[in-house]
Amino acid sequence: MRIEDVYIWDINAKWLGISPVQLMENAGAGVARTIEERFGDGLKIAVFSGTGNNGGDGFVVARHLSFENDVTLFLVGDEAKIRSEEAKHNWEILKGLDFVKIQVLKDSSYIKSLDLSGFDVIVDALLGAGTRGEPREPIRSAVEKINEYAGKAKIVSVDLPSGYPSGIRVKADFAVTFQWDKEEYQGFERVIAKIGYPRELYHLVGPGDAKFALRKKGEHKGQNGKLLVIGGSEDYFGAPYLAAKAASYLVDLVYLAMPEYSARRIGDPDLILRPVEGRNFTPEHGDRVLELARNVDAVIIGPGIGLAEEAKVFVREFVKRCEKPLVVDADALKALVEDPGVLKGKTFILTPHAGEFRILFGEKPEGDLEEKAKLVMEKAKTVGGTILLKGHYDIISDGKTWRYNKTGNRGMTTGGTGDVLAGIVGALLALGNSPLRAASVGAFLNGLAGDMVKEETGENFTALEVVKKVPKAVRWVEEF
Ligand SMILES: NC(=O)C1=CN([C@@H]2O[C@H](COP(=O)(O)OP(=O)(O)OC[C@H]3O[C@@H](n4cnc5c(N)ncnc54)[C@H](O)[C@@H]3O)[C@@H](O)[C@H]2O)[C@H](O)CC1
Ligand SMILES: [K+]
Repeated sequence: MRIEDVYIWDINAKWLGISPVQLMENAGAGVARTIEERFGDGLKIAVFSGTGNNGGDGFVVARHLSFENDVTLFLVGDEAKIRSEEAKHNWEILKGLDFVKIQVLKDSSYIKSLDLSGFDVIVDALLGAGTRGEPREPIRSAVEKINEYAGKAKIVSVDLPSGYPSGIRVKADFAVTFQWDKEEYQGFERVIAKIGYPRELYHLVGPGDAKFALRKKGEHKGQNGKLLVIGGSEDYFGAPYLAAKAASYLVDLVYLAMPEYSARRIGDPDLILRPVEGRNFTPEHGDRVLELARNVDAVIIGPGIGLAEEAKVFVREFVKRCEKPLVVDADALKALVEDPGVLKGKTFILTPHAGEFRILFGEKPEGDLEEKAKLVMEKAKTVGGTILLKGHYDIISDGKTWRYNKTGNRGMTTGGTGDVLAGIVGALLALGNSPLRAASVGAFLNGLAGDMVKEETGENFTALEVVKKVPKAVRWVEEF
């Protein structure tokens, strides 16, 4: 687990109704319990808090320990700078208490002159996971002050020794870090305190994942993704259109390669049409379409491409030669059944529903969520790519881990929503996301857009209406 995961988990926890105040309470309580277990009670304790959430944890620690200890809270910095609602909430509680002494320290020279002798335990809640660079004043003086007492008082850091990873950091006896150890944390002793995340958070896709997947990459045209959609046939033109249109809300440029016969019916200025001759894709189109793929960040192949023999051969040859991250959807999946070997060494996402999954892998996903997930994970590992199994709960795996998505509703059984999903997933891939994240967040956004349509119109809607809600779904995520 990395620090980034913590921010994602906290947002997803909030989505599940677990408020940041609850998490902070559990974090502070965990630190206080650890201190009591190690050092007993009846002690004189100093808690140093900064104005971020690490400091907020410190406010909770001070309150919990005040029950059976003599506690002084030093706020280092300006009270007005206490940022988050949860930290403010705990600060207000603390200010109303008579048995916790509070001192606000804004002035570095005053901090340098502090005398901390007599304190048995010093709790360091100055800076946590939000630290950037070396500690600045007046935090820096507080770090140096605490370090004067290393070896004399017990020093316990909240989450990490303040100042870490820079060299100017608190010399802690140990740190109490939350829920799980972080990959970034090294070179100091850590105790883990659980803070009340349910197991769902390992697997459930939520707005936290989506926020990270949607981060803008640059300010110039083309820096925020270029995508090629390959699809359509004599039988279908709507499917590749839906995929391309959905993607066009998320990336800078969408190219749509289609047989000329069906491309004629599309006149959408948001998309760049790249027709190929004839009624279906054939192996002769390979060079031209590969040329188009060279110019983009990711490729979707399959929506509406049909099951004509020549189209299937085209799909296999294209996939074999394509160097870009790929989403393989719909009939293109069936084309691969005859030679899945063409996927070898590629970066790709397969997006089957249960029926296509069975045709591809010879097994039907059955049983409860974990049983199905195990099967998806096993098959993803075998093919060496990412699988997004569409269903009531979508299940996504890259062969190493698995996620599931719960957004969406019964109305989404309408034709074309799978194409919309492929479009969103392809766009997220073109934005530079890992296949696992692109597929997970794609399922989440597609379902969310569908839920927004349902809220307005009920369960009888069409795929194009889902497409049109994509920007609203994105805004919801950004504002969450
Ligand atoms: N899920 C969890 O693990 C939870 C952890 N909690 C605690 O929250 C902190 C992270 O909080 P955050 O507010 O993001 O960051 P900080 O407290 O580290 O403070 C950022 C604060 O400090 C300023 N700042 C940044 N760098 C410096 C610097 N070099 N010098 C001076 N000041 C700096 C910045 O401007 C911000 O204002 C985590 O560590 C946990 O302790 C939650 O309470 C529960 C969930
Ligand atoms: K700290």
